Amino acid sequence: MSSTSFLTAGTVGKAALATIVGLAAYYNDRAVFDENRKGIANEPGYPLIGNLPMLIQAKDSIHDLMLEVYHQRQQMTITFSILGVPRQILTLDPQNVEHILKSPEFHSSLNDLFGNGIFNANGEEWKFQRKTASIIFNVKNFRDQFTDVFLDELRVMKSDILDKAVAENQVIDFHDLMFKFTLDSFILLGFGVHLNSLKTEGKVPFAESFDAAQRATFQRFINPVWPVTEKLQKLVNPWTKDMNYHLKVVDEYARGVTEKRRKELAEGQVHKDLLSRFMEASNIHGEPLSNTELRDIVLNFVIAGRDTTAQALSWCFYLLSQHPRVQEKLLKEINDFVTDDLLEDSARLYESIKEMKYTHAIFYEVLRLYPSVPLNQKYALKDDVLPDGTPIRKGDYVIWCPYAQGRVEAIWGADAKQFVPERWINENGELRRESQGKWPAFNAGPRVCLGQNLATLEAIVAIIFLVREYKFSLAPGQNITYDVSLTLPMKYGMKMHVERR
Ligand code: HEM
Repeated sequence: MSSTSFLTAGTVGKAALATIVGLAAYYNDRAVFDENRKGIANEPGYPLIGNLPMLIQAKDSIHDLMLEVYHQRQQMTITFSILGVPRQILTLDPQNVEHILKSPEFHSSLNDLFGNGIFNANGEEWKFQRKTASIIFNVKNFRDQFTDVFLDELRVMKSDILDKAVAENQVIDFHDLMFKFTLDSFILLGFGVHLNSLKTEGKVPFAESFDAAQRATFQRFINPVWPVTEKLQKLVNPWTKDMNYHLKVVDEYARGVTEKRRKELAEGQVHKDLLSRFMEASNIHGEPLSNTELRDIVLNFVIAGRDTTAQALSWCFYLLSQHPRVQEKLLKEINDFVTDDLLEDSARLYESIKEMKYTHAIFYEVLRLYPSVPLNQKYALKDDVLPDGTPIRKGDYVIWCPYAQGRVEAIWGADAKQFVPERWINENGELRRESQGKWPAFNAGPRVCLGQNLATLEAIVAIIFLVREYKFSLAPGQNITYDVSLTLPMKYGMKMHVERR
């Protein structure tokens, strides 16, 4: 290289350095080219990269980070500036959350995740799916069909797993058990077939692939270079079952069930599950739904219901094991309302459940502290102002965090971090209704969870059945904590001892 090119390279290098130093001095607390927003608390970060290190550092406890930021700043609405990411605005203010959930000007950002099912659908397609599915979530089905499905699966859990664990003094993985229970129940409600994962040691192939595909989907969601990472994994270990393999297993299962059902319906058989309901309906173009459309629709319901309900039940039994006072009070309510013969008569059981206020209160309190969807976001389709006066610009991402919100004293009182189901019961002994902005566990507005009543019924039937028969206690030496995901799984599962009452 000649001395002139050395000089040129040196000059360019110095100029670049000077530019970076200049930019770092100007953008000294935020991502480069971001402006500090007026009318909102800006969370200070590092020069040029903003709050990126804070997020990376807290990647395993992101929901607690949201709470910590609130405690440090004492502000319900805060904005983050992160290099390479659109503007993020976190709000824990119930009025803001309600506004975001109910306003059509904010759109879901989860769109790539769930094929062509209800989560992904918008406009007329969404209305069609929501309306068709709503038909099966009626009182008659709840009373006459769903309660029976849950009880049947609980009986399998009792005979095949729990009684054996008691007899052999084995420790069970309660979290895993709840996932099997809700998977079997929702496959039965959705597709009308028995998956029998509760009866199978280890995982049935459908469940293994369904779980692996969900995990890979989440990894793709958080890892922008997933095509490279997945190819590398395949190179390092060519025998790894990849996403394509797992999708094929799930697809073949759903396709097999669908084709069998088409034949049965053609022969005049009557089925009441979600699959048959959608098979009998025409799509928005007036045509019957294809097998792929049916697969996406029904699997979306399984995805929506399985993990969320299994996690809520797991956190519920964790909290009960830590709060004997609550467990005693619960057992008393169960014994007051539920007799052996009631468990054989699901219509009467369903009526009694409606009266069991304390059991409902426990379920709501569990979801306040451990909401199955702990963190969520939407982006603004146009400029807006939140109820607390925060200005929002088109393209901003607004984040709300039910996990953090449930633990804020200014919202729930001095005992916000404690497990106190009594807060859900008013002075007349009735269940207290909180606004959806204050308790957004099931979302709000037009896209409120369609399965709220079903999830509540399944959880309460399971709580009644299990607490009546067994005493569960936490095996010592475990770290019970969450894994960061779209929902709130337990990171290392939950091992429990089980005894008969
Ligand atoms: C404890 C259990 C559950 C919780 C905490 C829960 C929570 C939620 C939340 C927060 C959303 C909004 C997600 C978003 O748009 O970002 C949602 C949507 C939805 N949930 Fe649930 N869910 C539960 C159980 C169920 C069950 C059992 C079903 C049905 C089998 C179900 C069906 C749905 C459907 C279909 C949607 C999409 C609604 C739409 O976009 O119109 N969920 N749920």
